[in-house]
Amino acid sequence: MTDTVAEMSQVMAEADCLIDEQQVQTAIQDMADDITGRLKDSNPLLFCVMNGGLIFTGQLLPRLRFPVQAEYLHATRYRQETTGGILEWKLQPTAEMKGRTVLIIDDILDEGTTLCAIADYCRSQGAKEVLTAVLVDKQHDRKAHPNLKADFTGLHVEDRFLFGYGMDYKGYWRNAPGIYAVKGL
Ligand SMILES: O=P(O)(O)OC[C@H]1O[C@H](OP(=O)(O)OP(=O)(O)O)[C@H](O)[C@@H]1O
Ligand code: HPA
Repeated sequence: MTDTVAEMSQVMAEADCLIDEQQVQTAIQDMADDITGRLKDSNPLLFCVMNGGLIFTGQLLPRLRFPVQAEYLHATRYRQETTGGILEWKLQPTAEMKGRTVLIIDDILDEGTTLCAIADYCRSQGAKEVLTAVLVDKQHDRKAHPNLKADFTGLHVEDRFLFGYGMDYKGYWRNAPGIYAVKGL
């Protein structure tokens, strides 16, 4: 356990800070303004994608200026790894979404497999419209579909393994107050 803490302290000491806290806060405020403008009259149902979406959702919601119904779901495919595998549903949403506008909120669109699967599920449950919001879009050409984009994106970040603002490295540093890249990854 102590070894792990030492390793994780070293990871932070050697990491590159790509986006600082102030820049992230500005991006979240801009997204909140966009989402409010687009969805304030739609009575959307919001889903936080656990675990990574927790911090972003927690900071976004108080900035939305309309009555919000918020729920959560949990789908995961990276676990303790730096490459994604098969998507595992840990908690499928139970809220009734038939005929609703749904907004899925997550920390990162990397390859996009996770968001596509969640959006497909919501459509299969009768959602009228499924929109997505991500704090970070990682820039590379490995997306699940060419030109895959979220409907609302905060920041475009280079193709490194990231942590902070909900994103973890081996389960740690979701709490890092900025967007960091692991040394060498
Ligand atoms: O676009 P993709 O390549 O599918 O990757 C993005 C997903 O990966 C991370 O979740 P992860 O599987 O690590 O689960 P966790 O949030 O519970 O750690 C992240 O929070 C996104 O949900
Ligand atoms: O770069 C990443 N960091 C943390 N979690 C992730 N899930 C997908 N990509 C990433």
